[in-house]
Amino acid sequence: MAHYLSAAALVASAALTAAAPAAKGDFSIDQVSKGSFYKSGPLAMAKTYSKYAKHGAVMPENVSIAATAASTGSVSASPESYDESYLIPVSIGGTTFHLDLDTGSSDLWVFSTQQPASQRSGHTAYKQTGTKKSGYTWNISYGDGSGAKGDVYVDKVVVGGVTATSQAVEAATSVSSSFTSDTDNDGLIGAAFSSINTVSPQQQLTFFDNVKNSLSQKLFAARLRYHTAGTYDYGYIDSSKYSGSIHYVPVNTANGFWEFTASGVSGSSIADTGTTLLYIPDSNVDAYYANVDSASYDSSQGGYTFDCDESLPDWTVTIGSGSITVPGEYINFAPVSGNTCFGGIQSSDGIGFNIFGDIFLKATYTVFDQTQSSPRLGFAQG
Ligand SMILES: C[C@@H](SC(=N)N)c1ccc(Cl)cc1
Repeated sequence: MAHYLSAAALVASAALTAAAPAAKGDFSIDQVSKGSFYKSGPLAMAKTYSKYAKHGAVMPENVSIAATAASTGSVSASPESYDESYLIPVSIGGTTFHLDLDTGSSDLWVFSTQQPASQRSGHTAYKQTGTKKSGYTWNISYGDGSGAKGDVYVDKVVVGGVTATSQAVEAATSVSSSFTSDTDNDGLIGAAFSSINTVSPQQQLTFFDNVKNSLSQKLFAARLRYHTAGTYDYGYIDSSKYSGSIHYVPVNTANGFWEFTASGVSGSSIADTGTTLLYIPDSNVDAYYANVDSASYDSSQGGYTFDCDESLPDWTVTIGSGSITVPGEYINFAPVSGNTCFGGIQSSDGIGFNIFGDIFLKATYTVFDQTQSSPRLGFAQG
C-alpha cells in the first residue's frame, strides 16, 4: 500500500476549504482533524483537478509535483521453514512472484517458462510479458554454491505499492537444484549496490536504485522477525517497529555490499538479508559456544552443534554508538539429527568478511539508507 506525504495535501485541503460567502440556508460543520492525513492526498488533489480540467481547472504545480513524488510503501516478509529465508510478494508484469529480498546481491531474477518444465515445477514462472533486451544475459553464483542464468526483459515491477515502470527482469533459462527444490521461492530481488549486478553487456539497476528518487526518503528498512512475518518498508522509517534509537554507521560500497565495521568483531561485515546465519570470526564463535555446555564443533555438520534443549546465552554486539542483542533463542537455528541442533552463529573464517545475516537482522530494525552524501546503515533493537 502506498502512502503519500501529508504536507501538500493539508495545504491543498486548507486552500480548498477557504470560506465561500455565506448565503441564506447555508450551514456550517465544525471540522475535526482526523490526525495524520496519509495515503493519497496529493494524488487525490491531482485526480480532482484532472477531472475538472475540461471545465477549466488548472492543476497547480505543487499539486502535480507532490502527486508524482514522495511515495512510500511496505511489504510483508514471510519466513520459510526455520527462517531459512524471507520471501516477499512482487508483482512483475501483473503476475505475483514470491522472491527472496537479498541485500547481498543485485540481480532481480525469476523462474521462467524458458526453463525445462521439470526444472520449474511448483514455481511461478515468468512468461516474458516485458520487452526483451536483445543480446543481454546474466549469470550469478551465490556464496552457498547455488546459481542461475538467463536472459533479460524490461517490465513493470511493484513492491509494496512502490512501482518501477521499467525494471530489468532477469528471466532464468537454468537454475541450480537447490532453487528448483525450494518451491516457495520464485527467485531473488537483489538490494545490494548495482555495481555488482551480473547483466552483460550492460549492468542493470536494482529495484531500489530505480525507485529511490521517487521515494519520500531514499531508504528501505528491514524488520525481519523470529518465526513470523515481518516487513520491508520503503521510503520511510516506522518508529513502531523498534525500541530506543537508530544508530548509524558508514558503509563501504567498494565491494557492492552494505559493508560496515562492528566493534569487537575483527574484519569487515555485511548486512545480508539473503544469508540465513550470523558468520563471525572463529575467536568470537569459540567465545560464544564456550558458554554452551553441550556445544562442540561437528566437522560432519560443518559447524557448532549442541543439545536442542539447552538454553542459549544472548549475543550482544556494539555497532557505532549503539548495541544490538540477539536473544539466545534465535541462535538455536534448527535440528540436524535427533535432539542435536545447529547453531545460528558460525565461523566467517575463509569467507573474507563477516556476514550479519537473518539470525542477527531478525533482532533489529535495520535501515539501508542513501539519504546522505554517502550510504549508511542504521541499526535499532527490534
Ligand atoms: C553475500 C552472500 S550471498 C548473498 N547474500 N547473495 C555470501 C557471500 C559469500 C559467502 Cl561464502 C556466503 C554468503
